[in-house]
Amino acid sequence: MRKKIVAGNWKMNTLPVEGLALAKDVISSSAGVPNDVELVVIPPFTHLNEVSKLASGTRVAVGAQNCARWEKGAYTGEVSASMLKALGLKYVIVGHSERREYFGETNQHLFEKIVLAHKHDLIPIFCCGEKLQERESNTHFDVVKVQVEEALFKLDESSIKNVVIAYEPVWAIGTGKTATAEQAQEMHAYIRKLLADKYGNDVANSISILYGGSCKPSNAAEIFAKPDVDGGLIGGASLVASDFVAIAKSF
Ligand SMILES: O=C(CO)COP(=O)(O)O
Repeated sequence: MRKKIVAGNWKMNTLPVEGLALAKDVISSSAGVPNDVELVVIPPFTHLNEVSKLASGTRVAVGAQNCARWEKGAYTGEVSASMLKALGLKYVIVGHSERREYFGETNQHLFEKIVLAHKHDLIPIFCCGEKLQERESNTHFDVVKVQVEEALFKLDESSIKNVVIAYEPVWAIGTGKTATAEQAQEMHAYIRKLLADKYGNDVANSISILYGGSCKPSNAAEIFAKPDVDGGLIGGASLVASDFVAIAKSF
């Protein structure tokens, strides 16, 4: 059965010392989280070495927010998948809508990143989701279909099984406007159907699909109760350890 995951994307927040304190808080308060829920913290690059050492041997896994689409070389400012793996990380976010929007990342770029993440034994958390205008014009299913097909469907069966998908409607990110549990379920079921049509039911049922967008302790339980929602990718609420852990306890 697929894994339940609650991952905290800290984005460009916290100084290293603050991030270390936050990670410590998450680790020390994680005891009541059900054993079958994996907790993941995803700090900025500058914190990863220290946070990874701190989390080593605990139940909290660590991920990065991005990786380069090149293996290595003259790409000033980039961080490679192999460097992340060398720090002991397990996950890397690929294709967050903020990366698509501000850094021009395309689905082809994201495919290249996923291939490199896999090559270096990292699990990509692939983000997809429509903008407000796309939902209002009722094209949200088409938009997500293209994102999933272009970035993921060149992967073979053994590779796709090693991808986590996060559905993050852009209109719900940082806005306080959460998708309803029904809207999340509807899109998650749609994504799983796309996967089933391409790779078969067994593969589709083995892939975790997380919801992201204004997820908080007050709404997590209702969203996580839906059959195709396997957890959350949490932004703002992951910056407060008690809120993040409370979300993970909502399962
Ligand atoms: O973008 C997100 C996680 O990657 C969601 O952010 P918020 O939880 O702050 O809406």
